[in-house]
Amino acid sequence: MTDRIRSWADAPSRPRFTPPPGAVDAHCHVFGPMAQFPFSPKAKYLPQDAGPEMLFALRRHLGLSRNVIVQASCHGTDNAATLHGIAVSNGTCRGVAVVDPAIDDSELERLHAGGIRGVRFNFLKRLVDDAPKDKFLEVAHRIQHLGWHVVVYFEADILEEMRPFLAAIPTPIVIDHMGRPDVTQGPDGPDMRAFRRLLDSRPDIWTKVTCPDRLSTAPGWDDFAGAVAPLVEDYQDRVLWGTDWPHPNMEKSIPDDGLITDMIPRIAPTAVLQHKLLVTNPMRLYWPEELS
Ligand SMILES: O=C(O)c1cc(C(=O)O)oc(=O)c1
Repeated sequence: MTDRIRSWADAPSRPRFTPPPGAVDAHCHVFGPMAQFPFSPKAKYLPQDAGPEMLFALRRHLGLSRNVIVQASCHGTDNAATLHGIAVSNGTCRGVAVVDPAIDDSELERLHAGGIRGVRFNFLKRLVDDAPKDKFLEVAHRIQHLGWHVVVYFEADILEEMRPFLAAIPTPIVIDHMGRPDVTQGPDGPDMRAFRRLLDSRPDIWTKVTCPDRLSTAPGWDDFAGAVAPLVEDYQDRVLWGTDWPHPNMEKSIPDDGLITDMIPRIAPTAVLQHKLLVTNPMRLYWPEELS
């Protein structure tokens, strides 16, 4: 690996959309700082530092209140950077960990005490060397008593082969970035139809309606808005939104976080939908004790 890459904007625009009070960015990451939290020897990219202070500055700029820090693949199964981000957040962050399947119960308890509420299983070959479904299932059983959920990242071309694995997971499931459908096919295209069948297969599969920058090919991300707005309407109690900052691997086409935030009213056009997407839904998964 050569130079450390930078995949986020220096000065994102200020969004026109004003998020409701208490809005949660439910998908973001921290990178390092490397001197304190080195990257994994197996990392597929080596980013510049993007630590919690930068995340909190962005959050203020965008008008958001809380974050869910998802362990990025460049940190492997060492969750120290994610736990640090949560620890310095004064209760405004929770997290999702990536764990070695051999992790012991006391370490899981330690992660829980540190604010972790889920584990992530990553199936993208460009990001991880292997994704052992049998071992992942064992982990899913072992985290069940903690009240955690499982976050799964895969691409649309393997959705069919993922179905038996997903059906066997005993906890709620959150699918990252809708399993990366081809949004150019529109809301009724084959990828969105297949994804809806997955959501219809269990009431406890949630999804993040995230990453217009990764999924869209159209100016203004119009194809993303057109394909995703009906999904938000139809599954409004199990959708989550996030910036995806610092946008791993997007260094060639760095997205503007202000524009990403301005997608919210296009995929969730009413105040009721916006409140569910940004407040109620993420609070149910990550801060359930605060909901009466
Ligand atoms: O598509 C990606 O490159 C990507 C990578 C990571 C990660 O490296 O963890 O996380 C994401 O949510 C998306």
